Amino acid sequence: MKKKVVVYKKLAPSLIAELESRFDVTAFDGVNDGNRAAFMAALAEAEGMVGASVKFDAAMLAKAGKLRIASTISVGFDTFDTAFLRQRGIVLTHTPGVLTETVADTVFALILATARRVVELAELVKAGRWERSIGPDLFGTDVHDKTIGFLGMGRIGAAVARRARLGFGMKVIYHDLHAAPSVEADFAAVRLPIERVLAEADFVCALLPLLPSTEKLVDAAAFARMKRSAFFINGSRGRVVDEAALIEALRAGTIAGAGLDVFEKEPLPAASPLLSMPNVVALPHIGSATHETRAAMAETAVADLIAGLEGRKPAHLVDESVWQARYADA
Ligand SMILES: O=C(O)C(=O)[C@@H](O)[C@H](O)[C@H](O)CO
Repeated sequence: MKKKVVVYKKLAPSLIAELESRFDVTAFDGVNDGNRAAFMAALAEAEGMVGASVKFDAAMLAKAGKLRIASTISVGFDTFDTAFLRQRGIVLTHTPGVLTETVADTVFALILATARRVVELAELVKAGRWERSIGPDLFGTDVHDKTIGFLGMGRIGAAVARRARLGFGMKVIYHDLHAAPSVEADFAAVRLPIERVLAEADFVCALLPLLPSTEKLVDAAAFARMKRSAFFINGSRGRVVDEAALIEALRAGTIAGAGLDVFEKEPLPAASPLLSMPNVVALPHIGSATHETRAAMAETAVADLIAGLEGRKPAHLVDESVWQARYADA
């Protein structure tokens, strides 16, 4: 009897075929009110699932009584109740690495677009309002040779630091619970307490996983430490920021602007004050959204799902101990 697998994100036909050649597959292009009941019915019988952008809390996971492995097509896994998964011995895999350079490109696009007012001025030209050569009221701010500060220095932080240092001659400072010796050696990065990163950076980049310890880490006190000429960039998760405090800091001119790819609530409500601020560049969570990278992410997740269901250790485990506890001697 073939193992049952649920797919909850649109996958390339070749990946579906690869799964169907091994498993009894039920595929959904996403989960919405229209198909939630069918999805939950399939999930109740599934030993494996693969997809993205669906929140799996304990209540939902409790209904997946046969589930052995979940593969998320994302590097972040804050949509899962990982404590519940560990308790039930359900293996979770994610897709680190394959998206690092693409997300780093997105973060740098936000830095350049925000500092040089690219969206605002492109809209001015598009609206036919370019009547004279641009004056100081529409000038931007240099990016090269400035100081970029990181809250979180993981794979994506390192890739942004490389672009900043080697491409733009920027001074790199960072705050992280762990030192990043290679970033320090290769890009002259300096590890500092968070207060100094906030106070000394011209661009503060949040590249943190969403954890209980990082929820609303960037709050009013953090914005108050930043230079009034500094920009806040978020390429990680909206909830690492107190968004109301960010809006107030922008309104009050406590900081100069913000480049955001992620928000407390996604999609960002059209009524958000952030959308009426000219010094805010807001993107629809496109960090990894290129054809090449999303394809690579899906391939990585499917490969890990297949490996796990066939008893081979997946390459991108979120929590190695769950695999060890359940399958190490299999
Ligand atoms: O990988 C992540 O953690 C992301 O945020 C994006 O690359 C995903 O596409 C997104 O999570 C899918 O919902």
